[in-house]
Amino acid sequence: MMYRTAFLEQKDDNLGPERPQTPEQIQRMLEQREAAVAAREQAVLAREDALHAEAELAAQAAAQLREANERLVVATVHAQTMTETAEGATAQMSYMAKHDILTGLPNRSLLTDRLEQSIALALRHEQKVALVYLDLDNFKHINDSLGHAVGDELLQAVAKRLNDSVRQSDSVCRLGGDEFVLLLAEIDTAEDAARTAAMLVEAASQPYLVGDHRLHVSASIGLSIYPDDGSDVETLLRNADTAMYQAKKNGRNNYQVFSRDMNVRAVARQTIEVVLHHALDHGGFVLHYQPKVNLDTGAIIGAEALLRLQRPEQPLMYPAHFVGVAEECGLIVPMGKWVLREACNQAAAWRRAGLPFGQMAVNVSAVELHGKDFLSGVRAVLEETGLDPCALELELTESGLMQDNEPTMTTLRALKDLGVRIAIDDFGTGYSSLSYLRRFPIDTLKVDQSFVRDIQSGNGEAKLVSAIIAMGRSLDLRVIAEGIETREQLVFLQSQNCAEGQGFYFSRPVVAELYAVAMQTPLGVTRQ
Ligand SMILES: Nc1nc2c(ncn2[C@@H]2O[C@H](COP(=O)(O)O[C@H]3[C@@H](O)[C@H](n4cnc5c(=O)[nH]c(N)nc54)O[C@@H]3COP(=O)(O)O)[C@@H](O)[C@H]2O)c(=O)[nH]1
Repeated sequence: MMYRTAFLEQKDDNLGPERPQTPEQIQRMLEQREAAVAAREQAVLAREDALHAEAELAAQAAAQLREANERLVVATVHAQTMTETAEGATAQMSYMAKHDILTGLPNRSLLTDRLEQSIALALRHEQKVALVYLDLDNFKHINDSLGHAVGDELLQAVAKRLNDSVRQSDSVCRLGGDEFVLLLAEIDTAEDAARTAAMLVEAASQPYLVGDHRLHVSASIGLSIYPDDGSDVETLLRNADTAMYQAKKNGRNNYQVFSRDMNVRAVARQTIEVVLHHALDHGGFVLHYQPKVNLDTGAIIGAEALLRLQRPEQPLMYPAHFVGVAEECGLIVPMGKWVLREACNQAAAWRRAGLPFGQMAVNVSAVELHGKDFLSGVRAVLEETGLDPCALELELTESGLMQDNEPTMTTLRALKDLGVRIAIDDFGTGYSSLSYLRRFPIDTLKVDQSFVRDIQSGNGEAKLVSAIIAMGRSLDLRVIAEGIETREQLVFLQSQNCAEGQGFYFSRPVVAELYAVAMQTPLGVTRQ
């Protein structure tokens, strides 16, 4: 509008050199002027519109720019956060790949890296490196009896104890479960490492306070040294593990330094394990039965089932060669189930056939007794075979009874309630605490054959055997003497009123067919 007013106020000087003369000319001029004014207005309006549009576009563009800027800022922050998160996650993943989450210790992967570096350094400086393989003894019992939470806390406490016991330059690693490996770098002699191992055995066995529990565990340790026992990670670890295994065999709570002959034994053990697996899967186990005899009448009152391994074209293999390995690798559990089923089946079959079969005794090792399915397994076999539970006696060792007090007591009571009898095998050779005779529901004591063998030696075994028989009688327990080989031993036992006996004097363990024949023939036990 402002433009328009200004134009109308212009002077006539601008109208040009020719002034209008006639009314028509004036009229035309006025019309021309009008048209010019209209055109100018049009142009002004168009310009205003253009300016308006331009302003609007600019505003829009500014808004878009602002928005884009904001988005860019947000995206940048996002990207930064994502980068940080990704970096954090990567760091966490690489930490987890190299560490044990429970204890925070380096795991096998990081141990391998560090051991490789230590070997390289030791090679350059002509030094030694020691690998300490540590396994806790009886950790499983703590886990099973007190629960995994307590077990986890104990492992954390052990990890801390080990870390506090060695130099900063050494590495304490956890391989998993209750297995730890310590890398002792830059040691001068194998003796230095052995001293550290002895110190670790001592440190590990000090009590641990976990919650309200004061826990006692010990450790078995194997030691291998670079370069003496291997020049690569795998060999050193394997040999330290072999030495640790030897420490377990030597009674636990000790350390062993690897030696070459340990490898020979480890290979032999491996071979037996394979043979046992094969026998379980494809058959090969057989039971022999040794008669138990009434020492007054000579009547056979039952049998002890004894396991043997029969392989084609090979001599019989006796339990002394494989029961230990089976216990260590856990195969004793399925083997024991096989023995129990086979023995109960046989006893039930003899009874059904009308033979005068008394009781079937089956050996049960501690590993089986403490297995969680033991009781239900016995129940299932008795049901399946139809054997009267009173016709079954389980022979347990003293050490097996002592290992696991409360749960063992529960299992034994339940067995008793079923009607199954309980015998203590090898009595007198295990723990000397006799209080369990009162606490556990025991029916029979089996006097260990080592005492019977030496009855005539004059070294006091005769007195010991007499004392066991008298004690058994006063506690209302059956006493059976095992390993009777001579008439003199028999006469002595009879003179002490030992009710039952078993041994080569009467019969060696025999196959079922021979036992069935023997069962019907009383043995000569006439008193002198
Ligand atoms: N967990 C399991 N352990 C078992 C099983 N079967 C056997 N065993 C245990 O293996 C150990 C050795 O047994 P074995 O070689 O069968 O020897 C038994 C008898 O042959 C032997 N014996 C018997 N009488 C005499 C004798 O007069 N003299 C003599 N030198 N040896 C004799 O004793 C062994 C039986 O001993 P025990 O069990 O203590 O009554 C042995 O510890 C078995 O327990 C199995 O299935 N599971």
